[in-house]
Amino acid sequence: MEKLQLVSSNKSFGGYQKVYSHESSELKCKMNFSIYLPPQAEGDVKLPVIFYLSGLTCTEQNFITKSGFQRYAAEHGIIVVGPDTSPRGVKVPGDDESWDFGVSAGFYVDATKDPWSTNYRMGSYVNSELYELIQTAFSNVVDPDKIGIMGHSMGGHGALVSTLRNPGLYKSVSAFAPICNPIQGPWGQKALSGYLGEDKSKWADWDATELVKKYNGPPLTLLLDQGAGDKFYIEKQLLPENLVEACRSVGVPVILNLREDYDHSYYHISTFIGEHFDFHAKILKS
Ligand SMILES: N[C@@H](CCC(=O)N[C@@H](CSC=O)C(=O)NCC(=O)O)C(=O)O
Repeated sequence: MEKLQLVSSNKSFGGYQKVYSHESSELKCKMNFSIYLPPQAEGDVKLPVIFYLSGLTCTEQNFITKSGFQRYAAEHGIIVVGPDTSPRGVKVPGDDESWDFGVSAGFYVDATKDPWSTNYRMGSYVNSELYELIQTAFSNVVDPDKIGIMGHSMGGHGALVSTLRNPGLYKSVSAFAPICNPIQGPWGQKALSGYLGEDKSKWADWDATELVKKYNGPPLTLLLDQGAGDKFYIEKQLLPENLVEACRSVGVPVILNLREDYDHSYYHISTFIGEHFDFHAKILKS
C-alpha cells in the first residue's frame, strides 16, 4: 500500500467506502480513486471487482455519493473501484474551456494529438495502471479472474470500449446511458477529433459500435440501460440502437432496457443499479 494515500474512509452497509490518492505514471499527476470494500473483504475469500467509470463533469465522488450502490455491493460481496474522469492539476491550454472536453472529460481514450497526448491517457490509466494497482495493493482481497466494468454516459462508452478493446480483461460489462457510437454524435466527434486528430479511421478504435463488429474474444453479453426521457438520448448523443444493430449483425448478445420517462441523471442510475449488480454477480460468480 506504500504508493497509496488514504483520503477518506466511511463505513457503509457493513463495509468501507474509501478514497485513495496516488501518483499516476500514465497521467503524470496525482489522482484520486474510490474503492468500496464490502463486509466480506474481512474474510478469507477473494472477491470479484467491478470498475465503475463516471461521466462528463464527474469526479470519483458522484457515483459513491449518489447511486446507492453500496447496498448491492455488500449484498453480493463485490469490491467496487471508481477512477476520476480526467487528469487533474495539469494545465493544458484550453482544458477548462468547456464541460465536455479536457478536465472531467478524458473520454477514457489515449490521446495522440498534442498537447493532450502527454497527460490524457485515461484508456491506459484505467485498463493498465489502475487495473494492475488494484490487484497489487489489494491482493489479499481481489480475485484477479473476476473483474467486471460498468459506467455512465461518457463512462458507459469507457466501459464498453475498455471491454471490446481488451478481450477477456473484463468478464462482465454494463452501462447506463452510454455514448454508444461516438463517431456519429457531437460529444464524441468533439472529443475524438480533439484527442486523436482529424483522421477518422483512428476514431473507430474507440467506438463501441465499430469495435463490436470486429470483436473476437470470450463470449460476452452487453447490458445497456437507457432512459427514454433522457435529453441526450433524444438529441442523439448516445445512439444505443446503433450498437444494438451492430451487435445483432455479428451475433453478440445485447440487452437494451429502455426505461420510460427516466432522464440522464443519477435518479435513473440509483433506480436500476441493483439490477446491474445482479447481472454482474451472476457472471462473475459463475
Ligand atoms: N452540465 C451538463 C450536464 C452534465 C451531466 O449531465 N453530466 C452527467 C454525465 S453526462 C455524460 O457523460 C453526470 O453524470 N453528471 C454528474 C451528476 O452527478 O449528475 C448540462 O448542463 O447539460
